[in-house]
Amino acid sequence: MGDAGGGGRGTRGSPSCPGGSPGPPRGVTCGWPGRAIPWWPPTQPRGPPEGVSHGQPKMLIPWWPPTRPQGSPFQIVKIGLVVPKYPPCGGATPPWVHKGGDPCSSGTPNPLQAPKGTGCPPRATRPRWMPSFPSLAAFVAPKDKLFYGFLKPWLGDGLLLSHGDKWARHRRLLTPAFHFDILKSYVSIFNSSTHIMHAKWRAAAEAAGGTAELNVLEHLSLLTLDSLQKCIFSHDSRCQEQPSEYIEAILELSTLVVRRHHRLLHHPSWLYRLSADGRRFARACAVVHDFTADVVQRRRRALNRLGHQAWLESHQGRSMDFIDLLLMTKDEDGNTLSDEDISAEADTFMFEGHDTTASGLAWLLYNLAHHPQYQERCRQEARELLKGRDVAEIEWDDLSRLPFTTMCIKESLRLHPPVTAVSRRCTEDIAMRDGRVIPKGVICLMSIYGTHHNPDIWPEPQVYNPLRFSPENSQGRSPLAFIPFSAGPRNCIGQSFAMAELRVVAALTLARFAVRPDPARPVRRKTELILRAEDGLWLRLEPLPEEG
Ligand code: HEM
Repeated sequence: MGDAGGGGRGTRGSPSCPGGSPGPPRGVTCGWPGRAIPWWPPTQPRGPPEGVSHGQPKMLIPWWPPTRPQGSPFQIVKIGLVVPKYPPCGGATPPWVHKGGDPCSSGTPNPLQAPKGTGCPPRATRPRWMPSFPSLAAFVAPKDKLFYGFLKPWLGDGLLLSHGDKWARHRRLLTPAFHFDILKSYVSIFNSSTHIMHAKWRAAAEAAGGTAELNVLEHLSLLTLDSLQKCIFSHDSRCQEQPSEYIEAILELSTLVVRRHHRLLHHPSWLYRLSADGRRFARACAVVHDFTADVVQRRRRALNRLGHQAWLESHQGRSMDFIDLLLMTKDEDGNTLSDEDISAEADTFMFEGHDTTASGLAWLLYNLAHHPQYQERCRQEARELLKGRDVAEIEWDDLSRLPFTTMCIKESLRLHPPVTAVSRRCTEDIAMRDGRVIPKGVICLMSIYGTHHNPDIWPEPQVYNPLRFSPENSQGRSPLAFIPFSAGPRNCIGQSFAMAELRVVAALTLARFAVRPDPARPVRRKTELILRAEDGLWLRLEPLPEEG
């Protein structure tokens, strides 16, 4: 989730570097080596509502300290939060006290010519960084503990948080579980979870006299949790219709992790454990772990009792879920995953797969609500596909027959990437292709949001224009210009799963509902572990008559 995998999810974009103006600029792009502190500011700065131009957002790095530092830039080091032992740009002066704007571009030695370890490392959103993006060894470097560490008690050593040989081995073992042949069988789950959500929407619309006003992010979050629980555990908790202890625990854990980032006193584990939040976190972790361990152990016992062949036959038409696949997987030496490993991976999929996909879907509906012409084109595409079918279901082979809807999804992931940044701790000096060096020890925040809003790559970046992703307009564009699922070997393993779910839910929803903005509830972006909206993402949903 990415920062999330959550992890390094920064905050709102900023217009510019500090320059000479007083006070903390929003989203400073050049706080290196002060680096991103995700728990600051305690409340999100209130930016303009969505759709209102706010200058050119450059990067999502929250800024520390709150007021301009007069002395050493390493105030934070004194309280033990920042590690870099790294000379600031141009020598003695902290990068943020340079006059005249971006210290990385003016008033300082050209970082391209700076000797190793003394230059100002570039920010990821700068055009000249782009060619270096793929070679950035930081993509395979370990996740830094500040961004991702709070997830550890929940996700353990799953794919998102593990590193080194363990990560490489698990990534190899898990990759086949995301093969198209496996994903095919999940499409019917995406359909059925969407039907359940739509039934709720219809009931809400009827109760409201025709149009429902809903916080779609909440509904979509339950939908994605529902479908993931079915795909991973073959378990139907009916969480979209009734409370589920397990699902509530996951939602609570996500909230608590975000809150811990914001509360400095909750950072040390021993203090957190003593706090009310820490105790709630421990309880919710126990609920999640007990559920996962129970499924894994029951399956393991059945597998041991029956043997592989009989166990497979005992599925009786039920397709393999992720737990089955992970129980069966073996590396080249015949080693399998332990129960603990499988549980960590399953918990990671639940975490990494639900909020991200829900955010992607919610922002897609938001963007289409504001662009009725594109919404109508998607609707025609979906209705054409479903015409004449007894059951209005999207099938696997249909997914490639939704080209315009796919363009709309991609443009939405560009404009509103669910994971806004990822971060890595550089374990060695990293030489960039252009000669600059990111010194060992630096925590490197790579802004997905900033990359997607770079006007040199995306003209008029604030404009929602799905035609950017037409085959002809995509020609020649660097694959690194569009990175909602990150890039390199540690990219999102679940991206095909997510894209399939996004297409099914989008096509069915637009075929059945007209989606409109809710003028009474302006939407403002808010970055937590994923890109959300302050006070929810409210839209108006009107059921459409069934097509004959
Ligand atoms: C729109 C939906 C999604 C988005 C935007 C997204 C985005 C990302 C990003 C940016 C990363 C890199 C995180 C980092 O390096 O810190 C990532 C990693 C990951 N994602 Fe996703 N993701 C999505 C859906 C999913 C789903 C559905 C699953 C699983 C079912 C999943 C599982 C994972 C895992 C396990 C990793 C860690 C991979 C590794 O480090 O090897 N994601 N995702």
